[in-house]
Amino acid sequence: MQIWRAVRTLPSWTIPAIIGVLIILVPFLGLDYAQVRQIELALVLSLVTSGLNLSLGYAGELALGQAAMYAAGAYAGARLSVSGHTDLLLQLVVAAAVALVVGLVTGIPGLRLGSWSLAMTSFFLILIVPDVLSMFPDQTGGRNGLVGIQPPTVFGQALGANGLAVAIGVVSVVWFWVMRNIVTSSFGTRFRILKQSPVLASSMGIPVYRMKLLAYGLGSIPAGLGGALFANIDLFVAPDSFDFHTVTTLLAASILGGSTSVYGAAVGSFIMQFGPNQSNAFQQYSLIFSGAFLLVGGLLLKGGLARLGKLAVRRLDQSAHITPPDSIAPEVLPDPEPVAGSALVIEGVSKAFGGNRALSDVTFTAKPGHVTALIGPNGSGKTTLLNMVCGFYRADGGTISLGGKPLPTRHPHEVARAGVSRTFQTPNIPEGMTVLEVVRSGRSARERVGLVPAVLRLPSYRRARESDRGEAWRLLELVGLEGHAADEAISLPLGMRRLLEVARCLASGAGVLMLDEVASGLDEHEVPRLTNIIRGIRDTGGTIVLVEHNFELIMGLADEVVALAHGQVIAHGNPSEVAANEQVRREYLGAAASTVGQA
Ligand SMILES: Nc1ncnc2c1ncn2[C@@H]1O[C@H](COP(=O)(O)OP(=O)(O)OP(=O)(O)O)[C@@H](O)[C@H]1O
Repeated sequence: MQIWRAVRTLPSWTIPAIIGVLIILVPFLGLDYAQVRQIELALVLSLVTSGLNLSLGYAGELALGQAAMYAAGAYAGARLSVSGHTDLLLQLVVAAAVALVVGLVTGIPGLRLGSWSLAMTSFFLILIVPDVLSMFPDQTGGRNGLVGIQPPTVFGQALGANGLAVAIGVVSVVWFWVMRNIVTSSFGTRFRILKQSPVLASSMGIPVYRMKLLAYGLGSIPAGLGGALFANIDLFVAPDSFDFHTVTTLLAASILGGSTSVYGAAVGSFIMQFGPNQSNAFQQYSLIFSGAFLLVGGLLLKGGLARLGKLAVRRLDQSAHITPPDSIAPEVLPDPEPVAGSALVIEGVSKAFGGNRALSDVTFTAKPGHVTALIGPNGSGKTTLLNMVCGFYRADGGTISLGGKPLPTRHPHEVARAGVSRTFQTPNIPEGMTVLEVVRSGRSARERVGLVPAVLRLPSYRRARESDRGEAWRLLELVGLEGHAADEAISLPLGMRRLLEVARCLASGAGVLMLDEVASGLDEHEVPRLTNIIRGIRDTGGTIVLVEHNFELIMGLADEVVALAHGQVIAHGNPSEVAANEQVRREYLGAAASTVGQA
């Protein structure tokens, strides 16, 4: 255990850095030519697989186009070399750009159409690669492959066999460093939220289409780099290096190593390259073998080998009593920022689903510094109204405005960015995130740091990360979850997950909070805490819309109550007025009316 404790005191990059140095020094480790070539091919496979992990594993896009981008990179590099441009740096830049273009050209329509479209377009892209290549035999060598690739150079100097191996090692190490920095930044968090639920992502201010395209586009870059390097290993490229066998190998490597993992891509790729790819029988029955690997990785080994590794680290940490970094509070917590609410004006809003009129001519205003409760029996239209404010449904008639301006209704993420945040009737918490990460992810709507500062870990990125961490801790303390900061969020009990959603909403800094049945499932200690939090937000000027069935809570907390039935406003006023309303008592309070009336 002492050795483990010593290992854990090292910075987290130490072990990857040591492995990275060994990879760069491969040609000097006394291995023979065949072994070095296998390692080079495994590194190329790792690069392409890591792109798949980014788009499939992290962002959850079922897209297999990596093999086509790999082909695009390989032929771009090979063509440059054949025409006398042997500089490897130039080839890498051009190959990455060409792969990116192929990724964007297929990704834009595929992602725009949504659903299975990207899976289908990328699948057909792979099927047509050999045909496209054979359509231009003069440039690609057709089905026989392209010969005449010259040995690579860098700045006019021949690289030689060792130089190429070092170059492949350097490119792989640099890319894996970039990839690690992407997925551990808020971009990685946003990809994972997107994978969990596009509805959650957009309600947090994350532009779904743009983020999906970013993941797909970024994933094409290592595929292009891998392609250019591959062309320089054997100085030959042919269409059968990019066929369905390659796709299944990539998928198997991704799932076996762990598709939601940075280094899992390399582990899976090395296993595939040094195991099945060595065997002639595998080459012959590749689909069957890769299918078996997919089953092992997907069914028996959920999360792949990377998950086993993470579990082992967690066990060792527990045995050695090592405190998880997420459970250490910052020394200084920021002061609470006032919540700047705006008036949310709903005017004559109607919505029908087919013949079912969910909302008819609904009008009310949720004022800043007020709690406006929305009550009504099941099916009266409360959640539909929330979804319309948040931009998920278009109104058939009427207007919704915030602070005097119409709410942007084209994309739900724009509503979130305009300052509206919500919780869900069933808490929507992504898998695989700690409680602290979930609260921090609430800052997505006010993201200030771009991809380049995040990848390069520039001071602006570090400052934003520290401030997000401080704010997330403050909010965890506010909702009483600071003792669970490092726990897996999804495994918290229902009441705590509801409070966690409230903290995530508050992290967004939104002026309007829409809380959907937030008190249901809370215990007798959590309800008063929630009540105090809501009062606190109201008192600093926040606009709160509370959809609730707990009438006692409404009586104690709401400034105004809007009662809906059959999609229409049947009463509107202060809590006692609405509770005394005859129609409300009949339609909603029912048997409980007499009790409420006496209270
Ligand atoms: N996407 C949809 N497609 C078709 N009908 C829908 C859709 N969403 C809601 N409805 C219908 O609209 C009406 C209002 O539903 P809504 O979920 O808004 O009610 P609610 O007041 O939130 O109910 P609850 O308290 O049970 O959540 C219901 O008749 C429901 O069946």
